[in-house]
Amino acid sequence: MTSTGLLPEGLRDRLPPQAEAASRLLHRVIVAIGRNGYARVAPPIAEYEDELVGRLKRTRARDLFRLIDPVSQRTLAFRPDITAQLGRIAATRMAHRPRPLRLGYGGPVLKLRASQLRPQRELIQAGAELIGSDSVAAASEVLGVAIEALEVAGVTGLTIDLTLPDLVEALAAGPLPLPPGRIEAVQAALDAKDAGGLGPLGAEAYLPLIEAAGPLEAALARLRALPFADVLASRLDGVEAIGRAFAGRAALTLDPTERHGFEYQSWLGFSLFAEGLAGEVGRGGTYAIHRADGQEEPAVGFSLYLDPLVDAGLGQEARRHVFVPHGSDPVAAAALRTAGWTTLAALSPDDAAPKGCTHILRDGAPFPIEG
Ligand SMILES: N[C@@H](Cc1c[nH]c[nH+]1)C(=O)O
Repeated sequence: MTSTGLLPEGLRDRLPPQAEAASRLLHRVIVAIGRNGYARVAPPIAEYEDELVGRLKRTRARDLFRLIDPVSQRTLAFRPDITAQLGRIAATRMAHRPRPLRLGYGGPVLKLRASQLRPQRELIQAGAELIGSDSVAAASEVLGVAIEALEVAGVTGLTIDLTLPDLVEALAAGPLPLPPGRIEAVQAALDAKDAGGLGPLGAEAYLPLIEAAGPLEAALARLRALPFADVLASRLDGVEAIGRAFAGRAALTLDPTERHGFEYQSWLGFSLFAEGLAGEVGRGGTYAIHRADGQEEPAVGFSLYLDPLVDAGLGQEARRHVFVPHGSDPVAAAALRTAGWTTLAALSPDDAAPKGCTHILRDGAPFPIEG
């Protein structure tokens, strides 16, 4: 077969300068997360399928990129999300560490399918998980770390979209009963803002939830005025407290029925958007980790998606490239590298400075190249 250099759909090469920007951004974000006390763990790119499926609610094997491991003859899956791996680590190898357990991570993930908004299947994910609590204080801490990490990466103009992922389940189990088989269909109609779809499902009472979406304060006021508001009170109080904590740092909205992408989150979910960046730059929320003894452990965390930042040109630095003519003192060139310069050495006496060099090494020091 002649090789064409083609790559499979949804997979791409990062070339200079984006490849370097990507690793620089990942490094900055992970350092920011670590400085908040989240110790880094580095799980593998693939693991046994059942470990990835069993740990968090509603993860489905058919959504995973799977393969048979010729060595163990078992089904492996590439991780589509590092959060599930941290769930495994927290529930097994770090089960006996004191709580709250704060862990950070970053690396590539592989999705089975690309989305319309994001045609890539391999994405760089970095994030933090706080295991042992899903309180308002824990959620505020985690959201604060996410914002700080994005700011360190150069992101500005943040919007936080808050959502209540398990709201329909809570209402269906209380004041707005639904037949058991209908919950998912109602969730889907609400997620699609399909008001007309609610009637045939016998779920008209859910309509005000679609209408409540909007800027945080207005949405909260509308939700608090609903006849079943008492069931929502603790969730709304939590969201309000979070809103107060971040009012100056980001624009805040609340869409109580937004569910897409929040398959395993519980009372709180959030998506992060930023000016000039395509799609979401991060997402997170509260959830539960299934432990081997059948117990559930509360947790809250976030994942940032760094590709939109790289695509927008963040993480690139001004070039400081010094051409090192043939026969120059290697010690002088090494000293420049130590001082943060990039050196490009001539291979022969005839080599001229390659395009892109900003300086030339002369008498042991960098001189600017004209033009
Ligand atoms: N890993 C989730 C976000 C998340 C992290 N922790 C809890 N939720 C995602 O990428 O959608």
